[in-house]
Amino acid sequence: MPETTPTITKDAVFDALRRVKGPDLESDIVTQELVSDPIISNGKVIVSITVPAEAASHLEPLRQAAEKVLSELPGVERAMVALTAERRPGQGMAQSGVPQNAAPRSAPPRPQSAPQQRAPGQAPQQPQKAGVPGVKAIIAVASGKGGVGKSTTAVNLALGLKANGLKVGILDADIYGPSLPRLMGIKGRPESVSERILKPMEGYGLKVMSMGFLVEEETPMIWRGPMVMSALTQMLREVAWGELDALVVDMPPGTGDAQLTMAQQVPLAGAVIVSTPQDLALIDARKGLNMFNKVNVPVLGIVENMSYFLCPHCGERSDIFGHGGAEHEAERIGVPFLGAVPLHMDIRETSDSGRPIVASEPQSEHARIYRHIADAVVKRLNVEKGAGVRQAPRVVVE
Ligand SMILES: Nc1ncnc2c1ncn2[C@@H]1O[C@H](COP(=O)(O)OP(=O)(O)OP(=O)(O)O)[C@@H](O)[C@H]1O
Repeated sequence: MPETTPTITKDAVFDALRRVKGPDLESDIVTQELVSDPIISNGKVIVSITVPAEAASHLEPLRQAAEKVLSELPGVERAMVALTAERRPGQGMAQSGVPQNAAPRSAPPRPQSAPQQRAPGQAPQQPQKAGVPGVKAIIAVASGKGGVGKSTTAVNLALGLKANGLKVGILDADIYGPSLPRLMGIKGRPESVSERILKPMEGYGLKVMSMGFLVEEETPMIWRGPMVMSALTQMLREVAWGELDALVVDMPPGTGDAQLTMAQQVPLAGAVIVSTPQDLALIDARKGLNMFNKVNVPVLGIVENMSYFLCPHCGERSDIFGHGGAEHEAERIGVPFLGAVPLHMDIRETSDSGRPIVASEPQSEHARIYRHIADAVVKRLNVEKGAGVRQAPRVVVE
């Protein structure tokens, strides 16, 4: 092992991939402009390769070959290659009710993604990043680790955006452990509106989509990276979201490869990081920030959840976890602080019983806090994207 880790460059990645022949077996995948810009971070290299849909099911060896040449590069500890494919007309998740790769199969994965919108001669950079028609801004809600209240925050943020006058949808990207059906109290299966497009579910005025609506809870989820990506892009693009000012995406917890790939491939306008005040969670929140920085997604700010304890009986506030950690951290790293949500039984009970507090108790102090956070998110989005998102009318409930 060399003493200093060699730097991995984009050129080295492309050079290595020139050794892999494309699906036509004539020239290599780089010459054919099938390779996305690589994400290179801490010894990991992630790329996607665009392949024809009709050949996708046979191209697992190509994916493996690309991973092999990348993993042999000096300095690469882990290489991850995902196949993406243009879809043929008539292939879609509405046909089967589930994304095409939802069930584990013995056959190689058949990754699918959005149609490419590439001008002739243009390099295939981040191929899936075309926007979702009708959706003005996609906002990720992420956390560095599980259990910090990310999904509860995502749902109440979405409802806060709606309460502030926006048209809002929410997509559960936590494909391994979808929680939106429970948090939103929605059961049933989405209907199809056409051969390949599903109608989103609706709850509390939000359009909602989750893998939880499509796959039985007992179904084992032995997913592979490309399959997960495929399911996500299908939920993003093969759902009739209609006109939305904002689509909130509840990301899977953590900052691993899967999250990084998702952050890269979903056309995000910005990200909200949820953290608890404890030091450990904040270290994880920092990892979340770094992840979005790597893929050039603006971090709109940090929400401190379970920030302080409000006694349900006397209303007294106790800073049990040393409140203020996230705000201090946000200031230190130059990211806006969007607000602090207390640890409160009402938030837990409403969330766990499918009656999110912003909808079920709109006059409560907690609902007001979430609406303020939503307001701060919109302001930050407008700063980041110019006038891309309609400014919410101010709704102040005292
Ligand atoms: N501010 C809060 N006060 C009280 N309970 C809360 C608060 N926020 C979240 N919870 C509760 O904490 C638990 C975890 O919340 P949630 O499922 O939203 O977390 P998560 O970070 O999305 O978790 P996962 O890692 O499973 O995705 C739930 O029971 C939820 O009701």
